[in-house]
Amino acid sequence: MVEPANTVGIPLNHAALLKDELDIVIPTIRNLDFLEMWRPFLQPYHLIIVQDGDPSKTIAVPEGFDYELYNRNDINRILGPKASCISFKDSACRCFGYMVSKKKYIFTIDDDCFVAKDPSGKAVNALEQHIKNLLCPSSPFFFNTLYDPYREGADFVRGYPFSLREGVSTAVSHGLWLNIPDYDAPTQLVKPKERNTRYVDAVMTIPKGTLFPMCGMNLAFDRDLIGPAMYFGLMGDGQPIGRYDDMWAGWCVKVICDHLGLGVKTGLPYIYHSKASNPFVNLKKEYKGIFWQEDIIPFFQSAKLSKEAVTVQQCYLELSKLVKEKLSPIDPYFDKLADAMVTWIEAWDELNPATKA
Ligand SMILES: O=c1ccn([C@@H]2O[C@H](COP(=O)(O)OP(=O)(O)O[C@H]3OC[C@H](O)[C@H](O)[C@H]3O)[C@@H](O)[C@H]2O)c(=O)[nH]1
Ligand SMILES: [Mn+2]
Repeated sequence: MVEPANTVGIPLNHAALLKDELDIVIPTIRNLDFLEMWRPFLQPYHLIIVQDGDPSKTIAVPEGFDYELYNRNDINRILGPKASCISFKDSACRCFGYMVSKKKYIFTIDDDCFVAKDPSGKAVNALEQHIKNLLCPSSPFFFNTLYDPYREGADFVRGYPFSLREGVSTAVSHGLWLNIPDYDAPTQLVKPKERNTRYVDAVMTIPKGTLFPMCGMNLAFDRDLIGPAMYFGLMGDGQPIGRYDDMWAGWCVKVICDHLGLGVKTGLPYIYHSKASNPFVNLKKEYKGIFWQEDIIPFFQSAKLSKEAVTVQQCYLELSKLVKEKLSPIDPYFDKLADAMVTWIEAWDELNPATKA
């Protein structure tokens, strides 16, 4: 049986790393009491809360946290017609927080994710581990069998080319989950009682040319390196699928990271995911995605970006053209999604003029 950590009595982390260079983005439809458990680790940081659903509802934020909160009215006011690219009634709305942030780093976490315990029983400061992952290089061009070579007590193994040991900048740190794993609805239905109790003490770079299913539950990234590609695709209200927002972003991000020579890591840190969402509701949301992805994955595996695409925005706009050309025949949704990808970049550049290509 795995349990969340008890963080009562842990002193506030006054020496919080990157305190003024990192925003924490939380999509929510609930009160944010879960922050109480994270207080020692997260209170020094600025929160960007993206309130989904009914904007007239008041979201309670525990005392002492520094935050800005955006509801649907705010998103519409700030983006005007471009707000159409931000999902409604789906956690995909969180990407609005990435866009309005002015910081170099983002950590995004769901409001049903708590502090995990490592095998020694120690509370896991997930944000601290994400920061370590992001500040350390990645090794996407050759797999190190002793996992993260830059970690204390590890290194590159024999046979690892010295020419590759400098590594590349890390754009994404993808954390994992104890207790409720991020399973798709069919798996949830078949294994309703399965809990993840396995704490694997490893961080790995996902090799170049390999895609992965990115979960937005416990995720950090370098906004300057890859922010414009972190569009959580059109889901929720009025859309034919849900729960593929982070997956879509992850596939676009990985193709672009591979093209630009950036690294994506997965593994530590773990959070404790407390709530299984309803598998039947999830099945309805995921249904089309489950068979569309059999075409989507080969599309991303074969997607080629031009050598002229040297910024994330240029890569992303090339990807959106390929989506329109190659995926729209599957369903008109992809035509709409390709357009939304362009709108996202326009909105991003409008709110972040300095990053315009
Ligand atoms: O309409 C909504 C529903 C939820 N949220 C917020 O999104 C976070 C995730 O919601 P929840 O924990 O209820 O769903 P899960 O099934 O566990 O979410 C996983 O799968 C879907 C996504 O990929 C998500 O990232 C995964 O964690 C939570 O903070 C809700 O408050 C929302 O904003 N709008
Ligand atoms: Mn959840």
